[in-house]
Amino acid sequence: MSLLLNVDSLRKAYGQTKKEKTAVLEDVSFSLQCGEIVGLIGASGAGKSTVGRILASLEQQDAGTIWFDGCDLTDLTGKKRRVFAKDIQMIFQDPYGSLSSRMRISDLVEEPLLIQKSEKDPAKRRMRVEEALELVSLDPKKYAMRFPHELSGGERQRVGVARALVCRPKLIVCDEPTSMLDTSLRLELLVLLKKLNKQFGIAYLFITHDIALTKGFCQRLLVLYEGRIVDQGETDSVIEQPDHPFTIRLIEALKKLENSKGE
Ligand SMILES: Nc1ncnc2c1ncn2[C@@H]1O[C@H](COP(=O)(O)OP(=O)(O)OP(=O)(O)O)[C@@H](O)[C@H]1O
Repeated sequence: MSLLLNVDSLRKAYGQTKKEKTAVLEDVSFSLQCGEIVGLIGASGAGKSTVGRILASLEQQDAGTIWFDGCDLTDLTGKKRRVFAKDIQMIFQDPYGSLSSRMRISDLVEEPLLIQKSEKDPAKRRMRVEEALELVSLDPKKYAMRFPHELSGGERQRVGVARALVCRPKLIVCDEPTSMLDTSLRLELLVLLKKLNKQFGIAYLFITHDIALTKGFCQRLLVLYEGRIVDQGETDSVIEQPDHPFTIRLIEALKKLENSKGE
């Protein structure tokens, strides 16, 4: 495997004034190999989505460097940033809220290509849209002209995946994409993501609270706590032999949550 992403000393604070500013990410460093599936876990509010949004160019870090696929993204702006932004896509937790209700499915899947200006030919764009819909098992003939409210939750989440895929990314940040789906749909989405990982070698940074889910799905886990990655390693060893005191508490809490769900 070769290196795809290296994040070094990432910092981010929110707040308007210096006085109000609260640091969310203090010093986040980690790396990811081509085609690797890495889970990012941490308590609620730890900054997991913030890491994802920065990688997907939806937000800017305050400090730190991001090296991606042979290029230093840290200070890239404008067109150059867009070229790399298409290689890092994001799928979101909420299949209801993340799609505009007034757009048809074909337009929703085409939108990232228009934003990134990566395919100028309308006929080729249409082909890319159809290809992406087929990859997520949504028959374009049946679904392209529908609106999001005419789809089930699982189908809507697959539209989210198609929107990411249409850009042919090398990395997808998955921000709790299964948390609003029921168990069978959750499994269906994971099977789909795994298939795309195998077929195209797409790497995932998989943000989740669901420790059980990471076991069969993520090759490695990163644990975010107080603005830093405090633990990382192969999934089974992080879960079975956690190192950092916070990881021990987090794994215990998440296991308790899992057990209470099953009661
Ligand atoms: N745009 C923003 N302005 C101000 N504060 C923000 C903003 N976005 C996030 N935050 C704050 O930053 C912290 C980290 O948020 P983030 O969404 O990254 O956490 P998270 O680990 O993904 O949480 P969860 O697991 O609950 O989704 C939170 O305290 C949140 O309130």
